[in-house]
Amino acid sequence: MTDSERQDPGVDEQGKQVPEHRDSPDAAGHGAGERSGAREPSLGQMQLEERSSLRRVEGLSTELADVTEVEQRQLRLERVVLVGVWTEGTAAQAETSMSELAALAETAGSTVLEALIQRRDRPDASTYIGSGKAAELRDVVKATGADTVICDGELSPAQLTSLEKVVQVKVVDRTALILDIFAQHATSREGKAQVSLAQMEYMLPRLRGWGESMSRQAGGRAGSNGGVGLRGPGETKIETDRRRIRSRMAKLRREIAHMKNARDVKRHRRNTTGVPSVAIVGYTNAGKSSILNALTGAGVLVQNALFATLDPTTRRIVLDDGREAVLTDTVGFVRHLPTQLVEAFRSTLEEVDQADLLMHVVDGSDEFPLEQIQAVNEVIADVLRDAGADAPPELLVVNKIDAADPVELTRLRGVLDRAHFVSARTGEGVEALRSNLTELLPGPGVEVGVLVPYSRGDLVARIHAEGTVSLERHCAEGTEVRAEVPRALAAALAQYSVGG
Ligand SMILES: Nc1nc2c(ncn2[C@@H]2O[C@H](COP(=O)(O)OP(=O)(O)OP(=O)(O)O)[C@@H](O)[C@H]2O)c(=O)[nH]1
Ligand SMILES: [Mg+2]
Repeated sequence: MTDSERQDPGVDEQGKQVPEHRDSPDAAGHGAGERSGAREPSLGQMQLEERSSLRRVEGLSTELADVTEVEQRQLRLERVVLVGVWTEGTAAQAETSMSELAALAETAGSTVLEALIQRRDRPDASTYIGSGKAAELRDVVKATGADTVICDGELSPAQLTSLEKVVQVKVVDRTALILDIFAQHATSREGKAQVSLAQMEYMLPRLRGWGESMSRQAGGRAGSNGGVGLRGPGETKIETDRRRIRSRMAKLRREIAHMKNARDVKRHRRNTTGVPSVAIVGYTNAGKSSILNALTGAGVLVQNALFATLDPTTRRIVLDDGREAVLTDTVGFVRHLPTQLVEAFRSTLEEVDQADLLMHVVDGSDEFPLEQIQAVNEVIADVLRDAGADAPPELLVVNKIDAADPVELTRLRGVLDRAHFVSARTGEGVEALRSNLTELLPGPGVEVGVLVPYSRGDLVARIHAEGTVSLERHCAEGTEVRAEVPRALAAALAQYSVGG
């Protein structure tokens, strides 16, 4: 890429976006009770087609409208060579990380030609891989005709530039790749806004020509930086661009905050109706959407690709005892999820701390299911810590038992003795899972009117914590309370009932 982009900014922001944009399907509509209807050409199928048609438009997704005028790293991932630095863990783990990178690259629509791993104590400070390996990489790139190198990690802006100088093609890192996938797949307005924000955050320090143009502009006095006096007329193009990006980011943040408010209101409404909620979480491609479909008959997009689901989808389920609950499918997790995205998708993950139950889905046929569980738990712990919330109870579900190695499965059953073992594909274990859900979810509230003696302040505290209080009065004998409480608490309160 050259200086050619340095034209006037102000290109129509949305002009380069995907032609159609449709909000993600909303809750309800697809009711429970039609459990078998999942196979029809459905919403999922449509999403799938839309997505593949989208993918044919090469490189469209990351052309951030706002920064196209700057020299930036536009991703046109077509024919790629992967390269990783293996610093710790076993060879098998290093390979898993690389095949995950390959899957990510393919999900982004590129063809993987070759993959190289280098064993080092730590990545090279200047070119990520060592200089010898970089030369080898250049030869591989030449021989295969690759147009992009993807590194399995997050590289500093300087590392990207130095390595690019050696290999002579575009170099991107895992973070940029994941951002690209998210940009291709997000469909809701909020999702799109969050991805744009994350991309800009990533892009900002990586705008090229920054150092050079600084020194050019300041006539060698770059270090002194001029301060107030030099701003304005003497300002370089790149500075203007950065400022534009920053203000665009601020605007996006405000918009996102707005959308979040709207969503909070919606969720609050749902919470107060007392319909219990389940958040399905888990590693990407574990089969979360498939389990949602198996349980509810919803036609949510299922795809053997990473990050098929990027917008939380909520579906109703009728439990065995006739009650309703809502299940929310969430964005999958992946090792080394870019920090910009954890930040950006916090709102998506907020479903997690609001849920009455977490259904944590694990791919039982994966080579390292326990590592997957751990990676997911770390992200969840992060989110909960930030929200200052307690973790909802968790139900672990090991999926794909039809495809798992029997020996490995036996071992897993031993380690994860409380987990449910199911196959969304064959349906095995799904009914048992459904009845377990019925047991685990809090029942409907019961109206109680009680007079609790002062010696049982603990009960009053529980009423406040678990129920909805409509009246509270202190009298001589104790606290009189009218409230709606869970069934179990109602039982404990029965002896203090004052009727009516
Ligand atoms: N063999 C087998 N494959 C399954 C099973 N459940 C899901 N799959 C496959 O696993 C792949 C991923 O399934 P999804 O339901 O899209 O997984 P997900 O967790 O929602 O994935 P993301 O939304 O991409 O994070 C698809 O190819 C499914 O067909 C199962 O029980 N057995
Ligand atoms: Mg999914």
